[in-house]
Amino acid sequence: MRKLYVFDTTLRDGEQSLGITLNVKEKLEISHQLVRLGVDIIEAGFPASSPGDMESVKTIAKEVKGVIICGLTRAAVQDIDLCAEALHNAEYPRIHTGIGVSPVHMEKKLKLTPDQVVEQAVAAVKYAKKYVSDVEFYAEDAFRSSPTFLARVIENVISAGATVVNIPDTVGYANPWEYGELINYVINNVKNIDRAIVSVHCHNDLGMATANSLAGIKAGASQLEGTINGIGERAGNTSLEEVIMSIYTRRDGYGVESKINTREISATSRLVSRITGVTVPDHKAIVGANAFNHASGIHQDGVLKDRKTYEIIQPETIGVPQNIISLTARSGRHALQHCLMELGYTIEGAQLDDVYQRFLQLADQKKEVFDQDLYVLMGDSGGIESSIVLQSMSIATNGVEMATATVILEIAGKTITDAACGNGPVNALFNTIDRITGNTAILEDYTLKSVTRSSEALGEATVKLRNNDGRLVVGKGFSTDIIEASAKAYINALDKRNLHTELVTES
Ligand SMILES: CC(=O)SCCNC(=O)CCNC(=O)[C@H](O)C(C)(C)COP(=O)(O)OP(=O)(O)OC[C@H]1O[C@@H](n2cnc3c(N)ncnc32)[C@H](O)[C@@H]1OP(=O)(O)O
Ligand SMILES: CC(C)C(=O)C(=O)O
Ligand SMILES: [Mg+2]
Repeated sequence: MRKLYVFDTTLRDGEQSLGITLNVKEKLEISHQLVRLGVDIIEAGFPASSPGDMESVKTIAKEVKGVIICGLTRAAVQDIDLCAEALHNAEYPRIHTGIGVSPVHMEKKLKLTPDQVVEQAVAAVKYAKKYVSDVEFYAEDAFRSSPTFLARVIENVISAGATVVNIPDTVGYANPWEYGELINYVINNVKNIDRAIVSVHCHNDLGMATANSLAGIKAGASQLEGTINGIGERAGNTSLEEVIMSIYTRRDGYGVESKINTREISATSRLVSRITGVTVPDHKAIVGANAFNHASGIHQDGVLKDRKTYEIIQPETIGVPQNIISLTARSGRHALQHCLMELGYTIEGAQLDDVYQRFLQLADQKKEVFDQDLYVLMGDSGGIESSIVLQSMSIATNGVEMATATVILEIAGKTITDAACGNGPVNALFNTIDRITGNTAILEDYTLKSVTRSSEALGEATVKLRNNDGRLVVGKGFSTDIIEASAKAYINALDKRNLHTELVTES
């Protein structure tokens, strides 16, 4: 197996996305996660671009160890000087320098002849080598260059000391077979290519960045460049997670292996999305919210019988706890029966048919049918007899930071009164209910929303409690008084939790 080096440029090319500018703290947080993910190289920024980016690269170089820290430059001494300064404290520093090699870049943008470009490329590599031994050269817009000229540039920069040669499809113009052929051409026509690592760097303008990167790797490239969630300028860069999981899933096809810890992929994707503010589409490959969510009956039935029917990746492999069966109007009896069983109901035959018909009527009106709806379907009273009844409650607040709640509950026919404080009315209320019921489940989420309009709007409170066994219980409560809705939701969750405990114990 050939070793595949993973070069993450989320903090440099990814950050070139419109609307993302990351500060030092944010870049550092992402860097630490990239180390957990197991990337080999972190391209931390472009130090010459701004004092802020200079500071970010400096800080990452100083604080993030065990991985190569790289900075980007133009083929220009002033950029290289600043980059070297930024990387001064890196354990393994790399300068990534380069220049445009396609006719349009040379003539129109740089206003240089091909000979001048070769000269400037070589000079930049030699200059960078004075500072660090590890110098990567990028031949910008390589795919739209002539292969013979590209080979000439690459041979010259390797002779000048480049340790890695990056062959970017800067504008995402290549087709996969063409990009593979170009990498193959470079490997077979650059005489000293054995002295450098060949790197693939693709963009997604035609939606082919993943396919092109894989074609380049298949053709012999040993370094993959890309970003988490595929973020980047215009249509973005190659999604690292897509290429990594393609190679993992189709190990037979590529002959390479990386040191990526795939179980960190989901956490890395979520962190990058949260910090950059770029939402991952639900249907995105590997890291989209629906990537392991089965929503139609035939698929759900198949997955319940054997996951392999519709899952080529086990969600756990990328750090997602489990797949999801979502009930919709496209679900069948098997999925409904499964979800009801998860809630503690065992039904089959005619009873299942009956519930299924009522389920379909409901599902046709709703996009998704949730556990709460299933409880109602099963008994119209929430499927559970409430063992805890809210008799009364009163809240006293000083209007600023302290509140006291007094609550009277009836539990199994016994009336219990207690009071507790909290940092607000809802917190005081939940603390009091905990004291009365002895609850130890953790409050994981609490939301409140209005479900009708007007001043008499009905408030809907939702409470999520995490049981000690790790299971999540959702409670809902409705009232025109939002504090009462909150109390009802909390009690509803406790009721369900108790019921669930009994069912689990019985089975
Ligand atoms: C494909 C890529 O992703 S390349 C990386 C893109 N990243 C960035 O652009 C980072 C952010 N950029 C910046 O902060 C600024 O553009 C800077 C600091 C790099 C340069 O700013 P300025 O000096 O004001 O120049 P400006 O950006 O307007 O123009 C770029 C200049 O660099 C030249 N240039 C572009 N690429 C290169 C290169 N690889 N090597 C040498 N010169 C280059 C251009 O020809 C132009 O030169 P000119 O002024 O002689 O016409
Ligand atoms: C600067 C280089 C590596 C680049 O990002 C590109 O050509 O796309
Ligand atoms: Mg790029």
